[in-house]
Amino acid sequence: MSRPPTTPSAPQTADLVRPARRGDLDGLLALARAADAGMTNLPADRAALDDRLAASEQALIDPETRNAGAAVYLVLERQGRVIGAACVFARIGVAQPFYSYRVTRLTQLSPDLGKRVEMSVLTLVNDLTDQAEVGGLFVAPDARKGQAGRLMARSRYLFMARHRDWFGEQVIADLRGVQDADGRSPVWDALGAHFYAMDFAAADRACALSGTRFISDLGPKYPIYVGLLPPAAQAALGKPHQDGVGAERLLREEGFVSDGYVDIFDGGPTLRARIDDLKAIREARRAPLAGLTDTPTDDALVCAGAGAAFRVVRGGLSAGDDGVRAEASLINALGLAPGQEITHVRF
Ligand SMILES: CC(C)(COP(=O)(O)OP(=O)(O)OC[C@H]1O[C@@H](n2cnc3c(N)ncnc32)[C@H](O)[C@@H]1OP(=O)(O)O)[C@@H](O)C(=O)NCCC(=O)NCCSC(=O)CCC(=O)O
Repeated sequence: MSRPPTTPSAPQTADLVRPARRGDLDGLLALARAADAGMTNLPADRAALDDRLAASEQALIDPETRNAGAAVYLVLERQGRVIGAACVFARIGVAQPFYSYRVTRLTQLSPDLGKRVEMSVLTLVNDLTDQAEVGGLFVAPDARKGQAGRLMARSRYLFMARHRDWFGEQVIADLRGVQDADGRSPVWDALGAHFYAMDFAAADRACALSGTRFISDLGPKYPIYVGLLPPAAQAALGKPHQDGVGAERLLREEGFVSDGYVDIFDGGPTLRARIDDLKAIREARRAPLAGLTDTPTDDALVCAGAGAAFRVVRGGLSAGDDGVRAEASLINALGLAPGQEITHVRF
């Protein structure tokens, strides 16, 4: 989607997306505390978050760490404040099994009675093992609805494009499911509560802090007929939390689709895409920086560097025969030098 070019003389410092560092702990903790339960990848627990930041730094330099299921966290920095977060897992389900419910349709016919009955059935599976995952997309409430979410979300795909060999073929995103006004999940109350003997927040914490083993220990051993669940739980299956509607929109815009998997705790939709088919990755181009322009023609996301030095900034670009020309604020924010190779995509 094309958006109006930013003015070359925009006075404020550009928003910058970069990999998180241990020093971002306080900023990320403040974001995590602003989120309700269910943001599994942004635990509001100092020690757990610090462990994730340490693992993220390690994942940037060590293939074993990222292949063992550590996420790389990216943060969005605005004038020194962390206002957004998101993460990318190169592989899920390796160190800890990754469970989903697969939703299948079952049709039964009785020729004797002339009846045909269709039912949906939930089966606990770990079909999505080994795929990449994007998650933990969060923007501070006071910074929402100004494209920060789109900037964060798309920066992750540029990160994947820039480190393409870290990832396999497919990527998933698990959206938070529906909660009522009291923060209760109708799907959890109808299903998980019976199996795991704890409340939703405790199960969510257990996943974030102790891993997923308890799901196979205690989870359902037989398929579950959706028609037997209370109407509120049936209605919530496969629907996102109201705060995640924007996240779902961003995922679908990029090419993610739902194909029959839902989250085992809150029934939120799991969306999937082929990495090479994601819009940002399909349309991303690499080019050398040819120089400066005062009259950019494209509003673009531009990234440079790799690993801990990976950076993304939104700004104005013009394509030329000898490479791309960028506006001054973008060159300054990314610390670019002439001839340096950048990856860019229309915002
Ligand atoms: C989802 C985000 C990050 C979106 O942030 P922003 O509002 O800054 O996004 P944006 O770029 O300004 O907007 C992106 C598009 O979504 C639309 N949009 C934004 N919020 C909306 C809402 N509540 N209802 C309906 N539409 C909404 C905007 O109009 C815009 O579309 P147009 O430009 O076309 O008008 C935020 O709302 C948030 O932090 N929510 C709470 C946390 C959350 O639930 N995160 C998802 C968890 S699930 C997860 O993390 C996995 C998925 C993932 O990681 O991608």
